[in-house]
Amino acid sequence: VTKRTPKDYIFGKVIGEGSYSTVYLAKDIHTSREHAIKVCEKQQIIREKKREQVRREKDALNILSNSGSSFFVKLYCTFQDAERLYFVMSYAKNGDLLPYINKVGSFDAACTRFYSGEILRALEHLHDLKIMHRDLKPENILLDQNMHIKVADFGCSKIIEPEDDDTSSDKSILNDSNGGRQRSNSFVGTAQYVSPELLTEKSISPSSDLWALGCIIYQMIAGLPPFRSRSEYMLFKKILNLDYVYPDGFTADAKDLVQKLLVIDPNERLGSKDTQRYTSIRSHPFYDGLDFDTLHLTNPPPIY
Ligand SMILES: NC(=O)Nc1ccc2c(c1)=C(Cc1cc(-c3cccc(C(=O)NCCN4CCCCC4)c3)c[nH]1)C(=O)N=2
Repeated sequence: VTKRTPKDYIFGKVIGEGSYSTVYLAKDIHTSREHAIKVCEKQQIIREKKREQVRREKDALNILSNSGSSFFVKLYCTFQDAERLYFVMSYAKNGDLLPYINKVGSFDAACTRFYSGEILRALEHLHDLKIMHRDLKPENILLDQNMHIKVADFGCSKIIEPEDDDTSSDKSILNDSNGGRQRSNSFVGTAQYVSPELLTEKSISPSSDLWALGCIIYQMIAGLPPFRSRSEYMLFKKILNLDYVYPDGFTADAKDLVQKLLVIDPNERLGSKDTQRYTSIRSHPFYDGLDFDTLHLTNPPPIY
């Protein structure tokens, strides 16, 4: 297969921007298919010391693109020219989840169950492949033309190296010298959804994505994330003190589920001891009656 070049695409509007990348809507001139092409400026990557993150993103996307799950953006091909790197990915026609939450203010129970259920399925698949996202938030949950989710942006992801993990697909955190968590020397993620362990010990575990799931479920119901402050210092203090409240509109089941995910100790978070599937989250009363295994085959409930 001949390597693609930018000349194989008609570039359209900007559909996403990052510190070292811009995402364009583009059309493949040979297939007329629409794609999202993430363009990274090489100089910017070097200036922002993001080479490691770009490599991790490509590795994670390559693993996911061949893993058969529909819950992630697919990486079709990559190429480069003198100044830039190009990642050709799936185009999710309906953009990300955040404008939908903002537009309706609060999801009803059916929407919250459906969309948080699809995110949980995506996390089961991701963690079984030993990949942590580490920057899960509504802006990274995209919606395809049928309104099913596609998780995007693996720039902060981390692949747990096989030699680190002596148990197959065990979701409990890794056993090593410092009490069972791998140390990461870089703070990653977005402040409002970052887990306490990433703030303090800089340790990482799949359970950090479960904390972010708890924040997203809260936000689907409340319309805003649980921890908010104009100052990052105050925001981190609120996270570490579990300083959040439930506004009206939270059923007892929803409150109980969020409370069991927003737990300081990653070992004690609902699901952190599960293997293969997050059965202890699937079986929470909040999800009573939801068939997780056919979510991707059913019509999503309308968001209104
Ligand atoms: N950091 C990254 O890797 N980012 C990526 C990667 C892949 C990718 C990606 C980002 C995508 C982002 C994206 C953005 C958009 C988009 C941008 C601007 C407007 C719209 C839009 O209006 N969509 C219609 C849906 N609206 C949304 C708001 C409520 C009313 C209805 C979509 C569509 N897809 C995408 O489709 N594929």
